[in-house]
Amino acid sequence: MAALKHIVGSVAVITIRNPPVNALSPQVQVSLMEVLKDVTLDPSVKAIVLCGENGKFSGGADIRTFSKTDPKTDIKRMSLDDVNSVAERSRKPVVAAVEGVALGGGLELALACHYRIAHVKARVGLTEVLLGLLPGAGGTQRLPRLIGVPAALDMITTGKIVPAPVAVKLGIVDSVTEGSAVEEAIHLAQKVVGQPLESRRICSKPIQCPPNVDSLLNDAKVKLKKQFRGAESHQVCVEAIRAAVQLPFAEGIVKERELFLSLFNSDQAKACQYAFFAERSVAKWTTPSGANWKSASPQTIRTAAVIGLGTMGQGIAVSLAKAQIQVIAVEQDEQQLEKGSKAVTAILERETLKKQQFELAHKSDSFGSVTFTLDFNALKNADLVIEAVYENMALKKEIFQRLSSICKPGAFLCTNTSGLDIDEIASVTDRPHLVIGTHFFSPAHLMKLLEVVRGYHSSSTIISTVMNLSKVLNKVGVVVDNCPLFVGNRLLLPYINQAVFLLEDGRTPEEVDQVLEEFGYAMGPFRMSDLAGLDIGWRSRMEFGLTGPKLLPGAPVRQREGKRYSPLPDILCEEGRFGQKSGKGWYQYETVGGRNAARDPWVHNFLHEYRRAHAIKQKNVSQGEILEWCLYPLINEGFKVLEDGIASGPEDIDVIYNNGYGWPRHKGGPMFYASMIGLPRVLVKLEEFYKNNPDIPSLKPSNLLKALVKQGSPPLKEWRSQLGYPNSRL
Ligand SMILES: CCCCCCCCCCCCC/C=C/C(=O)SCCNC(=O)CCNC(=O)[C@H](O)C(C)(C)COP(=O)(O)OP(=O)(O)OC[C@H]1O[C@@H](n2cnc3c(N)ncnc32)[C@H](O)[C@@H]1OP(=O)(O)O
Repeated sequence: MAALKHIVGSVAVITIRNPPVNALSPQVQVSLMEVLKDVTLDPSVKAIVLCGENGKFSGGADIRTFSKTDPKTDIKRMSLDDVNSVAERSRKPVVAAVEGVALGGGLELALACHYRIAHVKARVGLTEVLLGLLPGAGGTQRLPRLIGVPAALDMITTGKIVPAPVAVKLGIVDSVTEGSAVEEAIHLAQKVVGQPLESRRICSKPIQCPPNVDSLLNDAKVKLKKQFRGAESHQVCVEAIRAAVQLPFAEGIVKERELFLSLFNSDQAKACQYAFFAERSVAKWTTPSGANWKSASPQTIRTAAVIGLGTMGQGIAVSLAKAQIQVIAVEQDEQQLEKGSKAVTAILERETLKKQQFELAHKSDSFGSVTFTLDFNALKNADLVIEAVYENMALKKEIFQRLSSICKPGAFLCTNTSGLDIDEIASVTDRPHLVIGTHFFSPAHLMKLLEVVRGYHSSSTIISTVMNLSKVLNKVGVVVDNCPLFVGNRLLLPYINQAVFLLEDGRTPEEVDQVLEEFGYAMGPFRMSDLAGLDIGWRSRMEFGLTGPKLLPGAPVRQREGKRYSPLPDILCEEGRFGQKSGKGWYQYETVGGRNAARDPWVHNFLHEYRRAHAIKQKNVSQGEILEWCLYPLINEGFKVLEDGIASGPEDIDVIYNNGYGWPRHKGGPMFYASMIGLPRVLVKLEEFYKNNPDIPSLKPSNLLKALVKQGSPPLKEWRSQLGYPNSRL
């Protein structure tokens, strides 16, 4: 870990070396400072170029060192801000050669240089907000001075990463090159030797403020509050930019430091940084047979097929095409094919427009083509097939049997299911080792999560191919084992049930949703159910004989097999209330397919009548209790999933929840949240709930939770080793 120097003529080239992403650890910062001071004093050096080793400028400050840093004691230590000051004040021109990435502190360092040259494929951004922080090395003071307040506000508060051509248009970098950015930077450095530098120092630039800057900042706070419910860093970023607007540079830097320290070491920052590393850790999957991400050989997918062009199939086809994969989309009849192809084409057009706007019409790789057909034989050349028909085991098996005979040997067969048995589907094929579950989330072209459900026979090649594909599709893949509902939906079930029980006991959908949305969920359970479609769960309950024609005669209305059951969602479906798609569900919508949920007097009246008919007494439940009542059974199920070896660690569950279920990232994920509030608290409340509701089995504390509490509640990162997961099948 160091900053290395070599001399080219009169130019000193300083290279940041800290693989894999040249993170600016405290050692690198110290080394950078020493080398910078050294070359500024060296009379033979006339200009300086800053770059990163292996074609990466820098991935920013070293996040791994944050948890070991105590701001109280380390406050006097030299920091990146000091390095930036030295670079900016240098009387010799300093040119940043940005290759690969310049993110967070990496871009802040580049902003302190007098010139910035970027490779055309480089990407830059101030991503700190996503780690629960703010750009604390002058970024909030320099970027608004460089590119104006509105553009800087957008970048800093969202953590957006932009490609180099956009960075040039915004004015973040001076020029892009298709050749070597380092060579170009050396060339520029030689050219500008002796030229005045004052106008190149961003700290000296006056800030250009739009006339309505106060309302711009206030409106941004309101918008961000809605977009990132309960997250502090986005709000604090706005305050740092306000400081840039109101204060001279030096005072702004002091304010920025104060605000940075208010976030540093906060629970939210810890949660966001945990979420960052959890996402990286799930990529490193292993199986009980010893196969793992390192030893497996993923295959490249050039042509993929999608069977079924319903909502899921459409999104999957778009997702593949966006990743430049050639897509063959198959439907069973003309009408469905036409409907599906129109929808896919429309989404692709919208996505093309978005891409062009984002890349500011810079020439970019086009999407893969999508061919629409009724002919199953067209699948014979596909490298990988994703079946996305509706959840019906018989239909899926029929399709997989056909695929066996049509697809080329070695073609991978995936089923998009949210909970059906992968092994049963694989059993009808000639290649169970090449069958896997790919549980996409709707809308599949936008949602980040891909649950990769490993069947008993799934080979390491198919696991690694699909995990690799998830990265190509810009998604986060998580390998889980095969069990009913897999991981995500298995945890969701008790959460939704608990929310519905609250309605029986006297609460309204609005009250329950409000509590969960204040907690940070993008949508509470009822708004989310309306969006997903109430009929999906209803059909599956009918399939399992919990309601509908298969329900045994004489079954009590509010019990199934001695357990508490609420028929409320079934009754809504019987009334044709499927959620947004029918214009009414737990809420009413402005139109069929409308998005704006409004209180529905029909629902309130219906709930009132239902409670009266069943003589249910209203219970007084505080907001805090609503939260614990809904979340703790979800967390408890997470522990049961770990106990059963269905997920390989708490990080896997958290990544699934952060990326697929709207869990607020600044709360880290359900398992991380449990570790933060304290496992004893979760256990005590579950015990109390279960004692009062013995007919709700999901409230019965899991053995793993009890064992961890007995062991003194070790930190989350020790859960795996402490318990050894004797049952783990992963
Ligand atoms: C005064 C006293 C107060 C205390 C002061 C404390 C220090 C304060 C310093 C001042 C700081 C000023 C503010 C600056 C803050 C920051 O810069 S925060 C960091 C901002 N950077 C980012 O958000 C980038 C994060 N990384 C990425 O987005 C991606 O990793 C990538 C760089 C785009 C590369 O992607 P990819 O090629 O897909 O590889 P990955 O698998 O994601 O990563 C490879 C490995 O690298 C690890 N890693 C990545 N970035 C960092 C990092 N910044 N720090 C440490 N480690 C990083 C990543 O975890 C991978 O490793 P493994 O997990 O081991 O696989």
